[in-house]
Amino acid sequence: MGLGECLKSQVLCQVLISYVFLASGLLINLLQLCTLPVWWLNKSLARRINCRLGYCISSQSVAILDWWSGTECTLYTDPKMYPLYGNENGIVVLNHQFEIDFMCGWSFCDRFGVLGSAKVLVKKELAYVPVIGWMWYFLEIVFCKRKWEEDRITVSQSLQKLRDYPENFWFLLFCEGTRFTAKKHQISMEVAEKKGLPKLKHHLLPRTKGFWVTIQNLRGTVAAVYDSTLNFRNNESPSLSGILSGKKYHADLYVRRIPLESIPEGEAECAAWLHKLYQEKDGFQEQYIQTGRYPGPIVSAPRRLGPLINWLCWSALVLFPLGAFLVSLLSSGSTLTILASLAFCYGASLLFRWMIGQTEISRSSGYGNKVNSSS
Ligand SMILES: CC/C=C\C/C=C\C/C=C\C/C=C\C/C=C\C/C=C\CCC(=O)SCCNC(=O)CCNC(=O)[C@H](O)C(C)(C)COP(=O)(O)OP(=O)(O)OC[C@H]1O[C@@H](n2cnc3c(N)ncnc32)[C@H](O)[C@@H]1OP(=O)(O)O
Ligand SMILES: CCCCCCCC/C=C\CCCCCCCC(=O)OC[C@@H](O)COP(=O)(O)O
Repeated sequence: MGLGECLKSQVLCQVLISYVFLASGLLINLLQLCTLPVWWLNKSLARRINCRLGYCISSQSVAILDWWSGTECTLYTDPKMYPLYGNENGIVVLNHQFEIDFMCGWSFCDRFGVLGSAKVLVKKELAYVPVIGWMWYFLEIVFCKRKWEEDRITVSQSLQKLRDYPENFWFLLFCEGTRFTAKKHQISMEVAEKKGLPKLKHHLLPRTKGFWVTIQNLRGTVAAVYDSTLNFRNNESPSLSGILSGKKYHADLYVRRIPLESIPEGEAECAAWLHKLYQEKDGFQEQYIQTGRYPGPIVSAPRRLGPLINWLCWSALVLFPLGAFLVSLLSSGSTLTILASLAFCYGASLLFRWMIGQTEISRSSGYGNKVNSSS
């Protein structure tokens, strides 16, 4: 192990990274709250400001992935489509089996200049996660309860609001609705069998309603679906803890651009179209596992300096007062203040551990562990 790797794996480094993320994130959440009056005066301006503030948070996780851990993200796609990425609105359909898939997604958003405005259909539980969940309120992220009776209205309403969004955005959909586990796979294949659908080897059966409602509400606003398949080399299962301790992974993403006009409008036809898409995705996964490659050519989409600069600036901003506080704490010699500060740090580290836990598949929800009642 080299000196750099040894340093990155030290607990102190991870404590400092967590501190920077939490302290700067909460400060940015506060700034987002301060933009509330702007929403009434100039909605478009408020949205643009929030894109920049959101970027300040999400690009920290990109900096950790791209620059701290040095994880490489390779893009396979048609070079003719490349100039369109980031210059139009897109719906991204991504497989959901890795703990850091959202970080790789954000990294690609950054490479195409849409990180601040990136959107996702996300489970409501994540809205309560400090920093990222709170940031999402101001970025008009679409929350769902994964209960169609309630979601059909609220998701449509949230999607309608995006129709006049002032910046290009990508809207991410994990149509599988939950992360892949062997048990969830087995249950969803029982559902596939009952529906007379072909079995998938590497995906859960996609939930079609969210996709249909998204297409229906964003038609005319979004130009294309970006069918995306993510994998990691050497059969690795990357984790956020691995990234924080500086472990380098290699992600491969295959993207196909499908014009929105080619997707059927009716609910049943749209659902059948999505099932067929997932059968194709399953084929790409199989090819990747067998050959280590996707069908498309590799195009260059290098990591950018923006996230690193942003991260260093926020680190300087919040580490300096921490240093000053520690010096005054030690020189005060007050046992009570020192104990109170230690208790506060312990609480903050528990909070960060809990946040990391949200990304761990072993703590995944029970959603998809049984056949949904509407089937
Ligand atoms: C160039 C580069 C390109 C790309 C770069 C890549 C990415 C970058 C893009 C953007 C990044 C942006 C942000 C990323 C940041 C963070 C994101 C992190 C994580 C958040 C992810 C989540 O929270 S995922 C969970 C939430 N999302 C979803 O659930 C979406 C999918 N779900 C749906 O669409 C659902 O339909 C629903 C949620 C709208 C409603 O849920 P409900 O449970 O009520 O579902 P259904 O009504 O659909 O269920 C009933 C139907 O399902 C069948 N059924 C029953 N049991 C099962 C089962 N076990 N498995 C499968 N199917 C089942 C049942 O038969 C019913 O079928 P019908 O035919 O009647 O529909
Ligand atoms: C600079 C430090 C960088 C640290 C950056 C990240 C810290 C982590 C903080 C908060 C995590 C919240 C956002 C992550 C969301 C990812 C979780 C996820 O992928 O959700 C799973 C959801 O699809 C389905 O859930 P289930 O599988 O049904 O359960």
